[in-house]
Amino acid sequence: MAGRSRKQKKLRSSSSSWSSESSHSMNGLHYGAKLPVKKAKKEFLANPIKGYLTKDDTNLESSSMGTTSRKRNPHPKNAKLEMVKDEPSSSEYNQDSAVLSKKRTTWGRRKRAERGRKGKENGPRQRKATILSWLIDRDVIQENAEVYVMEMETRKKQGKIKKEGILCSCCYNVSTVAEFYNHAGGTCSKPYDKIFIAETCSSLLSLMIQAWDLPDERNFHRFSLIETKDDASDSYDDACMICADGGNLMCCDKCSSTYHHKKCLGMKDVPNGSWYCSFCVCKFCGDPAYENDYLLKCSLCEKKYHWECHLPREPVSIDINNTPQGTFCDHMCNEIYDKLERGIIGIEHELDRSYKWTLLQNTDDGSGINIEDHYQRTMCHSKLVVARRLMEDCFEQIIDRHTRIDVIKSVVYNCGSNFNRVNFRGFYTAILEKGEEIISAATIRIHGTKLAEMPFIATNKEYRRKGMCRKLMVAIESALCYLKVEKLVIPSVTERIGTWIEKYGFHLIKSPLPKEIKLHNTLMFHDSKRLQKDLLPSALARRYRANSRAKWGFFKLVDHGVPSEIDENFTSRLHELFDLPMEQKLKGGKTSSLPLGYYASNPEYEQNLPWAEILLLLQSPEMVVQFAKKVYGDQYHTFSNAMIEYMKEMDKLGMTIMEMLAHGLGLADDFFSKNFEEKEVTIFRISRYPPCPLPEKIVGIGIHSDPQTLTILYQDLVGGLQVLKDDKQWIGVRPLPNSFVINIGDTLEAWTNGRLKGVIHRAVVNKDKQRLSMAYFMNPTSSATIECPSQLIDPVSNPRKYVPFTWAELRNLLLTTRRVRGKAVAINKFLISS
Ligand SMILES: O=C(O)CCC(=O)C(=O)O
Ligand SMILES: [Fe+2]
Repeated sequence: MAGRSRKQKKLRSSSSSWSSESSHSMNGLHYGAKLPVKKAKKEFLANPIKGYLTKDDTNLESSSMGTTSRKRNPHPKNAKLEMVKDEPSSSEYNQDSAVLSKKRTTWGRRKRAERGRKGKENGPRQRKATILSWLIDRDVIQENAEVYVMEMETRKKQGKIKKEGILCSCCYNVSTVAEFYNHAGGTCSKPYDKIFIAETCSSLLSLMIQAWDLPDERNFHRFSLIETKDDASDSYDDACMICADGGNLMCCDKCSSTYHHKKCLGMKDVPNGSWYCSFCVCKFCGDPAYENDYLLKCSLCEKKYHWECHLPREPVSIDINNTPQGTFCDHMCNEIYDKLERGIIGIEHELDRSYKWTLLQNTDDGSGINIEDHYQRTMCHSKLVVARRLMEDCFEQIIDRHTRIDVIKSVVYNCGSNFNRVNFRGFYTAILEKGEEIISAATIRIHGTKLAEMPFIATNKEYRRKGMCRKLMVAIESALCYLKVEKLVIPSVTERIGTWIEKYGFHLIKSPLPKEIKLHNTLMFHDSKRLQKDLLPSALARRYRANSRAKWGFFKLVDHGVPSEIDENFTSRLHELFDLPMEQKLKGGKTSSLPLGYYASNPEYEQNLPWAEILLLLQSPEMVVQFAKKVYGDQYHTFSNAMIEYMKEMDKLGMTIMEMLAHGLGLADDFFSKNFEEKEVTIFRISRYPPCPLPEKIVGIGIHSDPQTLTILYQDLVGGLQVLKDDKQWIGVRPLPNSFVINIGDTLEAWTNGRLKGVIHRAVVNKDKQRLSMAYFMNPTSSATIECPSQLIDPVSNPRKYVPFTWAELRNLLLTTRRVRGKAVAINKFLISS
């Protein structure tokens, strides 16, 4: 590079070329060895750029292939920075998006791609994703090999190995390894160590270790060393670390990383002096390591730091009896690592209906989390192989164009590399299992508390469209919340973006890119878009504050985490209920002694006759079952199960919102939520408003505010809810699919001394359409004291307005007092001025 100006030295014009100019090697593969263009093209076509896809549930499946043009830049060395805009995109990966799509480039042969896709979609059934199936495929075990259980030094049950499990010789049932072992009276928790092949007397566990160690398997687990040969003319990466696209790239003065300085880093110009990327500088002071010092690397987020810069921030006490496992840049990374190591990695977490999920990591070369237990480590590695095979069955191969690294394998086995962009250290693989079969798998990496990424998620073909992907997503998201990770980012091809947004609550990341993305190494594909989801109440709270409607006393919640199937199922059950003959509905009708149940009009509000059928119940599974039995007799389960499931979700969501509001107000996260113990007094009101011949004369529900703390309101897409703005104007709250409207109630207004405002609202009816709404009212515990914390009081601008009162006191008053212009006067009794 000698002789080039400073600016030129920093810039690298990357082509989309698969025939590179420099030569590197990695695990025996050559990175950009000097190949004549023709030869390189031949080699390239022998490893065609393949699309990849997973056909997942909830519409996350492949559509037609896209094409991307790739042009070589004929004069890379002379390229000017200004050319960036006009440069055709070039992808570093031979693929297009991390998640859920299949595309190919014009370089490949379209027909071949088409065949490839069909092969995956309609071709042979997916391999059974079990450990036994893997061992059989690798010839480590023969299918039908005789096995026996060894317990207390005696041989117990015998059986035969099958891909699905073990065929018992006494009952001829095929069961999982664990079930077979239990069936034989086994008592320990390590069945794979207690079942032996009759012919060789080897335990299944020892064969799993053997298979993991087979040379061609072991090869995949290695660190990917990308060597720069002496005659290398250019040892820099050809794709931007942030967007994975090529073009004119600014090079780091220390490592091989390159960036679009304007588009991706938001820099106006290339700096004149030396410039170091975020992987080469201390995360605290921003300086690189100079001659006589070095940077430590955080074992969790892989950020580098000077020991001295870290010290004053994080006073550490060293326990000499307990040598720390890793070095951490801050206590949050340390905490995440500890939680992962102690309670998450390699541990099966039970979910409903015999599903379980586990987070796995390759711990082999000391890079992953340490799993001390030998059995657990072997299980973890074996399941990783099975998950890798499942991913390979769902996606086509992704070979990194420059380093020739197999991306899926390297991500699943968290292989490190000296080349930052293909350094996949820190990845985990989350799996969803039913019995011992892996159904879905996703790869995730946690970059400290700010960010986690999930580039791949795949579901076994046989289980698609059954909500499996969602099940795994829910488990991953709860684990990330437990680890206090704020955001999850994913790359997505354009066709899938809608699904991620509508069904999974993600939103598009717009430029300028958030700092966390610029600072961390997140796997990206050149023509994908990044989406993100806020996971924690704190992150939600920021969005809430940003929502200007909040000052009107309500907001719409989209990233709520309530699976859409749950409300879809429950609303269908409700329509079935309301469609029943009146006679049958009235079997569950409210009575004068029990004012809960079904009724057909609501005379509580103002003069206009409300136009609704209502079901009013409490958050009490017993009461729901009692009601359903009255209406449906023996066939009550379908209704009561759906309602109980929905109410549980509402309770969970309510707590999260309470935490989010407390956080947003600067209070302890549990300030409100700890006061909601008496779940069974929570009121749940469902209204179905029939089409109304005189919609301008009759309301569905009259003008009112909700007296409780807040209401989680589901409304279908018909629309009819209106809120009163500035005490004078009714504004319709437009329904959004898969969202809730959160109404602030009078009690929360008092609790926050008016910082949160209760909203006056009503529901109008429609001439042609019926409308369904469900209001879940968050009632505090009877004895909860409603007293605004002093942090929210300002003696001058916001003096205390209410004396402390209990929810029970207000509730009793509500029964006996009236409303004035929709507001319950009951709460005014606690106003200090009165
Ligand atoms: O139907 C609606 O949208 C409003 C229902 C409501 O406000 C309530 O039940 O309190
Ligand atoms: Fe209401």
